[in-house]
Amino acid sequence: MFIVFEGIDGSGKTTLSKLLSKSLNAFWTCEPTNSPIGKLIREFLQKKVKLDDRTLALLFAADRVEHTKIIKDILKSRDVVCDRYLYSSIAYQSVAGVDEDFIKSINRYALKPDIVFLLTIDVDVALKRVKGKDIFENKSFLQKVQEKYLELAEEYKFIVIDTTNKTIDEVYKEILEHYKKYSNKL
Ligand SMILES: Nc1ncnc2c1ncn2[C@@H]1O[C@H](COP(=O)(O)OP(=O)(O)OP(=O)(O)O)[C@@H](O)[C@H]1O
Ligand SMILES: Cc1cn([C@H]2C[C@H](O)[C@@H](COP(=O)(O)O)O2)c(=O)[nH]c1=O
Repeated sequence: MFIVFEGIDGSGKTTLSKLLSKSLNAFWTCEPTNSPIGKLIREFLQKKVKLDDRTLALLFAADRVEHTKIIKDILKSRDVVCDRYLYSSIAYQSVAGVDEDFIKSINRYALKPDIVFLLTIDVDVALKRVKGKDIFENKSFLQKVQEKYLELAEEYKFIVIDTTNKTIDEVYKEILEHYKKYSNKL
């Protein structure tokens, strides 16, 4: 099974995806990856290099092509839990002004996840958690990204978990309940 966690910066994806992956004995991975492409992306996110928004979209898509090959291989023997995937590109890069059809087109070889958990949160709370140092970590941008994610949730049938005022434990229990319901239907 291929499970993806999405949400704005500071929504709790890394924490919750790692918890789920541990209890499923799944392989945990994330995007951007630690590949040379992922490293260049991180330099952009940390404002160390400047790139056109379309170049950034292409870099995320290229990082994902390489990542998807690894994910497909691991899926032959194990479940995979991924912290961010294709929908991060559709949400963030489209809010940054890149044409959505272009983003979808350059990501056409991405895998379709079995489950996507979208963690939503009050943007001010999220920003306090992440300290707002990275390029996308500002209130008006993340507000728009969260709205875009909610549109995508309808289109792609994500499981939306509102994490506002919930402890990590409470959010995790909700995720496990959804996961159990989903896997019982298989
Ligand atoms: N429900 C929660 N209640 C309180 N603190 C939380 C909750 N979820 C996560 N945190 C804390 O918030 C911080 C950010 O969480 P985390 O790194 O999991 O978010 P993220 O969505 O992966 O962020 P980013 O996208 O920036 O990597 C961590 O210190 C984590 O312990
Ligand atoms: C995969 C992906 C990520 N992003 C953005 C979202 C975040 O601001 C950063 C990644 O930071 P994290 O703390 O490691 O989650 O990159 C994006 O804009 N597009 C993407 O495809």
